[in-house]
Amino acid sequence: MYEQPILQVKHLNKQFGSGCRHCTNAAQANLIKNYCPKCGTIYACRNVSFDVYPGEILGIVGESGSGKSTVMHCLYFDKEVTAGEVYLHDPEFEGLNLLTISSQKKRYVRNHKYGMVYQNPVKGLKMNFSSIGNIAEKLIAAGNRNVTAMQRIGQDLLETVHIPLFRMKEAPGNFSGGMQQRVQIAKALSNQPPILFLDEVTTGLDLSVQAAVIDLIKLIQRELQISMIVVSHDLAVIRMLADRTLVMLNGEVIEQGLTDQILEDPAHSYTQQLVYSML
Ligand SMILES: Nc1ncnc2c1ncn2[C@@H]1O[C@H](COP(=O)(O)OP(=O)(O)OP(=O)(O)O)[C@@H](O)[C@H]1O
Repeated sequence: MYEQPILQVKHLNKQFGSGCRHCTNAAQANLIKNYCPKCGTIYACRNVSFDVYPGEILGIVGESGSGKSTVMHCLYFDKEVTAGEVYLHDPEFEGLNLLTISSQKKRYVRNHKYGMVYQNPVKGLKMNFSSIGNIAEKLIAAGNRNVTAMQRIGQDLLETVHIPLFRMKEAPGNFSGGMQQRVQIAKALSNQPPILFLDEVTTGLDLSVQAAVIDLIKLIQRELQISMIVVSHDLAVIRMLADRTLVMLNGEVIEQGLTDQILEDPAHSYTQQLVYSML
């Protein structure tokens, strides 16, 4: 279906703690879930590898603590990795491991190549700026200076995410949870990034608002052909959105494949439980 991945993630590892003799052996057989009982080191993600193809939505599903957000935050440079490689197929970064580039270049990648929508809108938005001001902030960070152009881009984006323009000067702090997520999505899209990260964006919203946010994500993917990585503990959300899915447990990817295939024929016993609990 696709030629070349736009993003390649290889052997991503993130641990909290320095490890000990008990847990640093190759098999890590002494861990309890993702945790070393001797030294307390947490292996939040272990040897996680996957590709993301142009225009696809890749889902990452797993229970709380399985390491989904850690993967996403490492990719977005919010957390420093312990080890791993990430390659973006883009003329500016071809062949460079993004995890080892300078912090200035990382900032450039965040501002131009990636968009992020956090579970908690407080992390992604300035709650005391206006909604259009939030979008302008991201545009300015990417080097834009033309106020008229930024206003036009901001208004177009707010319309795309169905925020009425008469509310564009209002701070997102006044908005409902679903509206805040829409403003975050608009902000994340402002520099037309080829890759969008969405971390539990529907969690905590009521069902009808969840459905509207999911429809919006699907619309954006259809119209902009952007690649997305969507993290959720909820397989029903992943089923609605993702073309392919990774299943994580205790920091490891235990299964990956086409979402339909995983739902129809889950191989791992944990995935089977997830699928059956959805029925
Ligand atoms: N800053 C930190 N310090 C220590 N441990 C951490 C830190 N951040 C995450 N962890 C641990 O890493 C593991 C993975 O956490 P992570 O947040 O990635 O899981 P998750 O699957 O996204 O779960 P949730 O959906 O509940 O956030 C957990 O055991 C968590 O306690």
